Amino acid sequence: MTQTVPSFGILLVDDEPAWLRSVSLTLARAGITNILTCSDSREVPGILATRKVRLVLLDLTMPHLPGEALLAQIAERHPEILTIVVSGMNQIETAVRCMRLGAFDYFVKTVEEDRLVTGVLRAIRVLDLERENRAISDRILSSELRHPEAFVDIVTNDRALRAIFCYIEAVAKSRQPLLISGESGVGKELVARAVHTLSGNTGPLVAVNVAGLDDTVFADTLFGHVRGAYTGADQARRGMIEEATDGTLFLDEIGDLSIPSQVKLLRLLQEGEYFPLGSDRPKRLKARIIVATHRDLVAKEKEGAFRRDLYYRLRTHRVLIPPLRERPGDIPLLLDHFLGEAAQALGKKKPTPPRELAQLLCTYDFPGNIRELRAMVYDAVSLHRERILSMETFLKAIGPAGAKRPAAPAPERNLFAGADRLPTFTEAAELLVAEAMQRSGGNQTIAARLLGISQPALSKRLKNRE
Ligand SMILES: Nc1ncnc2c1ncn2[C@@H]1O[C@H](COP(=O)(O)OP(=O)(O)OP(=O)(O)O)[C@@H](O)[C@H]1O
Repeated sequence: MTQTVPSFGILLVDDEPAWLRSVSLTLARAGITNILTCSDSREVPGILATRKVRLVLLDLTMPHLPGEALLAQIAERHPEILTIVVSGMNQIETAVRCMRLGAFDYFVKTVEEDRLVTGVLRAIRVLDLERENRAISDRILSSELRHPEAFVDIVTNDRALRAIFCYIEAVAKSRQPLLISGESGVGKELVARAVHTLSGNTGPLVAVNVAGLDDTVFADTLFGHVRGAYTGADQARRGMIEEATDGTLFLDEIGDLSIPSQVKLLRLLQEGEYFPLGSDRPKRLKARIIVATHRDLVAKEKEGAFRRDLYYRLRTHRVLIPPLRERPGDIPLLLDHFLGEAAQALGKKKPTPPRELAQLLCTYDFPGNIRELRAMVYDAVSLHRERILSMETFLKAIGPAGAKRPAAPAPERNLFAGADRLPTFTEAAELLVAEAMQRSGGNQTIAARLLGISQPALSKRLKNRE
């Protein structure tokens, strides 16, 4: 994959062959290669009818079929095509007329090449986003995964996460960045790997943790340097962007990036090129960029610690991975998965978990998410001797009842709506205790956790009932 080669054709129309040649070369230097040229404007309708063109760069002053007439015709017959007018006339009235006729942008031929390239890149981005938007709508309407094999490493049965997989399938081939948010240990890197697999990119996935990198180290790591760029730079070094050529560059902990490095990253995304340290020859970005963070970027942006323009650029495509406590249905699946994995890694037979273990784990809020659950299971399996796994390690790891439990969400419906008489406090407490004991299969430790009280307090209540 190349960052700027569009999947559609770009048609240049001008009666001057020299201009066609020069603009083709300028765009090719910027990595845009899917270009068609036409020096006779009368041929344009035929080309548009037969070739997959989505962007036209159009001169205004041409014999036979003048630019403005052609512009109006394209806007009417091919609303899916964007037209950029590139004219020799520096007249505001002409520009306004062209915009009214439906031009996407207007450039005067004497402008610097860079500005024209930026305008073309902007149009490509708009067209890409339109196409991706359509793909996302289609995928959301049909909730079947087309490539479930890309997600085999992500154990889940959660509906929210499976909807995220559908979205990921829709945006995996995009050239735009993808932002993956979610608490620490929820599986953001696994998701990035799935996107990379689905992208079909032939290059590698290169992961860089950018937390704590100072600005110079950040630039050196990403952009590389030429020999002699600074004292001690005895050898040239390829940056990670180059290592990820035709693949994916995964920047983890993006929320911890310093402001100067944020500026560099934004420029890279906007211009699609960068300079290795000590070099004045730009290199093209030829990797898809995926970023991840466990931070709240909106909050960071509000407090001035994250640039708004970069945030908006990064969030073009974004997913929020829900924490484990919001998908308790995954706990038994993950428990089983990690028991097998740990047993194999430690050369033991897979232990049988006690029936109540998954229930116990569902009472815990897992601040470290799946990584924490995995570590707990490995710990338990390494200490394990009997056939049935002991709950001791888990009980120790999750601490006393109620210690880490977040406030329970308010019930969505009024539980007492149909009751003529409200239960008294004592009656309600008894009902709750009975329900918790039933759900925990009679295990007081688990029932106490479900109720948010200590096990001795529950035991006392049970005794009082007898
Ligand atoms: N759904 C899952 N199924 C199986 N393993 C998972 C799942 N989610 C996470 N893991 C495992 O949990 C650990 C943490 O996952 P990962 O490194 O992807 O999290 P992260 O969100 O990127 O964390 P951080 O924010 O700390 O970088 C890894 O060992 C990963 O393989």
